[in-house]
Amino acid sequence: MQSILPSQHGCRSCLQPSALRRQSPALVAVPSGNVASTSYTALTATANSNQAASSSAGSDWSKRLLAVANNKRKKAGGNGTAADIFSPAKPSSRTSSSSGFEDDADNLDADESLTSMEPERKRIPAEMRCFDTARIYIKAGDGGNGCVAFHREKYVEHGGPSGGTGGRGGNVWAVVDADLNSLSSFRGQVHFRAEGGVNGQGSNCDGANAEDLLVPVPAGTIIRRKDAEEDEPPLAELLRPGERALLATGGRGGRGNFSFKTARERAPTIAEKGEKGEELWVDLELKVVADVGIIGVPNAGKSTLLSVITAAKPKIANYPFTTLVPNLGVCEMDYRTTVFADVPGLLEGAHEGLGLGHEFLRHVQRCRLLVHVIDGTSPDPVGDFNAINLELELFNPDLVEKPQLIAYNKVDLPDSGDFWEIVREQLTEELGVQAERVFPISAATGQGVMQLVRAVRGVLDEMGPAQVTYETNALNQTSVPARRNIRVDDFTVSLEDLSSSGGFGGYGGSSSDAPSKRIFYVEGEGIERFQQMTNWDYYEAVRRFQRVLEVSGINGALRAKGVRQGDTVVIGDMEFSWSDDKSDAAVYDGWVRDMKDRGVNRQGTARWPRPNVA
Ligand SMILES: Nc1nc2c(ncn2[C@@H]2O[C@H](COP(=O)(O)OP(=O)(O)OP(=O)(O)O)[C@@H](O)[C@H]2O)c(=O)[nH]1
Ligand SMILES: [Mg+2]
Repeated sequence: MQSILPSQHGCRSCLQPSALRRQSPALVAVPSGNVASTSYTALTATANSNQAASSSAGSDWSKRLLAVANNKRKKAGGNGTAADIFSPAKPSSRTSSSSGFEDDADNLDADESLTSMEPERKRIPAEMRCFDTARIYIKAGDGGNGCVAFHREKYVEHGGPSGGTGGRGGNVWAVVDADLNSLSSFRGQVHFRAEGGVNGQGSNCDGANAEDLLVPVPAGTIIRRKDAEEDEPPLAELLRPGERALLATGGRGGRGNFSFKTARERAPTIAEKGEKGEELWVDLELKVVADVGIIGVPNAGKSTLLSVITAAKPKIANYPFTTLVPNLGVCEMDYRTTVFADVPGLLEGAHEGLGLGHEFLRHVQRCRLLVHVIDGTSPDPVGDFNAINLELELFNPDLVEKPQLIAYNKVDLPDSGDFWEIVREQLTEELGVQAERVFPISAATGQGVMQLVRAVRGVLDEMGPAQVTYETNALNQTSVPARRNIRVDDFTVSLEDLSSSGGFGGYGGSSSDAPSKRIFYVEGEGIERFQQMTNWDYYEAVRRFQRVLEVSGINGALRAKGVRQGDTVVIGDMEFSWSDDKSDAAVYDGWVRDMKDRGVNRQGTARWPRPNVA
């Protein structure tokens, strides 16, 4: 039997070609952003044809709003770049990070996916980007190592093996925290690592399992693997308070030498290392869960309305785009609870990136009802109304299908109140809006607000109890899966021949002193895990590894590929060199050399379990 030995040139982290190979598909993975931009183009075409039909006054109003907003922001000490926020986003080949903080966090491998993120997100203020998307790193705990120990007791000459098994590493869960309503907490913490299991100890003491790590997220969060394929289901979609889903499973503990005791081998000097816990980067996306969405043009009084019907304290100011981040508020009336979401203002042309764009509309996608606030002081309230509905349709036709209540706001001002009758007539007679769905209100004075909220409740009641509907086919794993039986004989072998390109002698010079330029990669989940859990400090573990290579057919496959003395074989994160010498002595010599290279002293005592071979 031939054998492969740990390479003299160093094992472990010195060279990790197989790790690089595994990552290479990730570099070419196309993030879902591309899909979004495809449909975006299609929608733009529709928009242009429809827009001709919509009111032209709307665009004048939009321009006026932009001018006001820019002036206000400049006066407030803006550095002049604030104006950029309100101009349409220009597609750019290189976008900045999607959530404002992940550049630092993931500068190693995030760049590829960032370049293809939707260009329109680039101009969205950082506050808003951090609110509804985040990218975090999660790492489940590693299993504790198994222990090699032998029972020691007075008058018990040859105590049996008593090394305990390591504890299980902690799992990572995402859990809905009802108090959260944004992902902004992930701005401060990007890395989440669960504890590792405790190592096994002598006297048959197994290591303790580690605590699971809970990552709190707001209701409405969808979690995907960073490099997920297009059709891959998300890891989780969490909607209800307290709902949880498993994101990463902790590694199992390595077995101690007590577990390796058999009738034939009664004093095994072998133990496993703990299994590594899963680690991955995940993308979080938040779609706020609320019963009612408050929409309308900027400065219409949406936040003011939210502040009077709920205890929420959104920022209110007399200029457009005061609200950059959706606000949630809970309205308690007649012992009923209704959650309202106030989103930023929409402009005609939002689908082209004007204003804050219309991406934030996804936060009203889950709402069952919309309250459309019209600014009564606008030069063309009905034009605004039409333009906003068109934007809704362009974003998602389902949004226009949602029942709408219309709040004609600011009737306390003559500019608005005087035109109420005219606007009501236009809405009901020309646009066919039901009269009982239009309300003259003044959010500032509270006039008509009660009637509006009662009507909201009435429509919600008519619609029946709220159904929490999942939008995706997320895995939402609620229990830790039983250990999968991964087969070690399920592997692939590939060869990378560098000898021809480097001008090295190659096959002809089969001298074992010359460094090999042929690298064989053995890839397979089972064998890689086995390699990772093998504790190379023990000779018996090395023997066991050799046996597994033989019986799993890996040695055979390597021979079939033409492996030769001195060739490099990479398994998992270790590099070995192939030796045609199959004797135990050769394996042992190789192990001793490896131990010396690593500066590890040989384990065990001279007397028990057996005298060490010199
Ligand atoms: N007189 C009067 N002013 C109002 C009324 N409602 C809102 N306002 C004022 O209108 C201005 C804009 O109000 P906001 O609530 O910030 O408007 P918004 O729709 O949330 O605006 P954005 O967040 O920028 O889209 C503020 O100065 C409010 O005080 C109202 O009923 N009457
Ligand atoms: Mg607002």
